[in-house]
Amino acid sequence: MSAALDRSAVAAPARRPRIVHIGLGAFHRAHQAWYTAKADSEWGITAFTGRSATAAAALAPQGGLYTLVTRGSEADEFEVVDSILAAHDGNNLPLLTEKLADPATAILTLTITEAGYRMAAGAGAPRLDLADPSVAADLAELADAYDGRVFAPSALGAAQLVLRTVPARILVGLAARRAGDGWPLAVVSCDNLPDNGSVAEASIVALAEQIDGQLADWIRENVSFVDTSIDRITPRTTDADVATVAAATGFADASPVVTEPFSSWVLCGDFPAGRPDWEKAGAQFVAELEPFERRKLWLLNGAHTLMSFAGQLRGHQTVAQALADEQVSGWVEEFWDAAAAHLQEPELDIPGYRRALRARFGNPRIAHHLAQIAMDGSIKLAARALPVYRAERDAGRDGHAALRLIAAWCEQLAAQHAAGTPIADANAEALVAVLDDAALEAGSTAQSAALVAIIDSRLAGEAEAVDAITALRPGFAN
Ligand SMILES: NC(=O)c1ccc[n+]([C@@H]2O[C@H](COP(=O)([O-])OP(=O)(O)OC[C@H]3O[C@@H](n4cnc5c(N)ncnc54)[C@H](O)[C@@H]3O)[C@@H](O)[C@H]2O)c1
Ligand SMILES: O=P(O)(O)OC[C@@H](O)[C@@H](O)[C@H](O)[C@H](O)CO
Repeated sequence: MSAALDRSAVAAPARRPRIVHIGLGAFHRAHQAWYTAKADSEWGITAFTGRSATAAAALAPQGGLYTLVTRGSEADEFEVVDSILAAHDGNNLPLLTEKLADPATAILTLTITEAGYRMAAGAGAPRLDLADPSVAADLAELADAYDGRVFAPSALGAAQLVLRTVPARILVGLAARRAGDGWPLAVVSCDNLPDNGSVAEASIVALAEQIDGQLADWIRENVSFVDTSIDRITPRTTDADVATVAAATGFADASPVVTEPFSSWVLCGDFPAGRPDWEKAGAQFVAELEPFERRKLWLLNGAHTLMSFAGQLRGHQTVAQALADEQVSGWVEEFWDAAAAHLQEPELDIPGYRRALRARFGNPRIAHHLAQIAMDGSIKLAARALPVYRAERDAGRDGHAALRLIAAWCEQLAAQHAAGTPIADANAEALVAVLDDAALEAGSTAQSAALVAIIDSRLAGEAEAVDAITALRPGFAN
């Protein structure tokens, strides 16, 4: 029989809760929590889920401990990670507020997915989508609860303030911090989107502006929003992974995490209240993040996005299977060639990065499911296909390699809809409305334009691009 995981199983260093995390998914536990555990014996994490309470319910009985399985192409390595000190339901707003207001808290990290920031689609500076129904509902709740300094603590105690979005919950915590000791804080977004720190800032400050300009000013002056490029392929844990851990370690871990050996964390920004020595675990602090960010988002995430749609259309389930398909592999290389033409900084070592990516994607022992990666395509394509397309056009080329990502997305949506499979996308309602519209024939230019408009209205108005996308759409059949 397997033993329960408890803190007697680890060295139990004297960690103090100094980091709050929101979005207790697999990636946080393979990445930021692992860096913290490796780098420092004093910093600990109080983790909150992003939406449902499920991850906290699994982790809380284990005191936040879990097994990290590092899955190489030949074998697995197992370690118990001890940096998460407590795991809570993110809907517990009073507790989240208390932790964010606590002077001991120096850092808030986030992995809430791209959709979690509630940004409006389209080019230009990141902008909160004030028309999003959840944002609008939260703003109404916030306005009702605000007493000029904090969001009605008595109502909080009675759980009367129910907020749907993470930025709104953070705002409640920041107001309480300001009203208390007013100590500064670093907010570190670890989601795959360009300028992730600026996006987090734009989202939270825009909410604050709607409530109280002075609160918004306090946030601008006292909260540092750190930009990061984060990288470690971490698929969803399966029942087989749980069984593997029990057999190999003897621990009945209800919530292990499987990840790859490679890991990278590049950060740019200030930590006014201190931070762990994450460099000891390999993190890099740089003055300019953008080249690293573009390399990772375009080459890794762009290729993942392409494979997630094109691979599924060709009957594959995992990244490794898709890459083994010569046709898909050729499209990935073509997209990488287009992107690489705009990644010229020598320190980026694009040939080496591409070689390493091929090996990582091809790891036969990591089953990274294309359906998981394909989620929220309407939000991701704007940051992965569009910049490469625009750069190619500026260089006098047609940009078809980047448009292929969008064509594959249109086709995959149409195929899923025809099969009656629900569309896992934050804009699913708008996408389904287009796919249901009898006036927009399947595969037609008009349908492509209507789908593209959900990603980027400017691109939808460019006839040459929409025609090219429409022409590419039938090309994914096996
Ligand atoms: N898994 C990876 O390989 C990987 C690598 C690099 C970066 N990331 C980033 O981390 C994010 C999370 O990945 P994961 O593997 O942990 O996924 P996961 O499915 O295990 O966890 C997702 C987390 O985000 C929360 N969430 C989802 N949608 C949300 C929303 N609309 N608002 C608030 N919270 C929401 C969930 O509650 C959960 O806590 C990704 O979206 C990506 O931006 C993941
Ligand atoms: O949801 P996404 O597209 O942001 O991410 C899905 C995967 O591409 C992603 O999780 C990668 O595995 C990760 O970015 C590797 O570091």
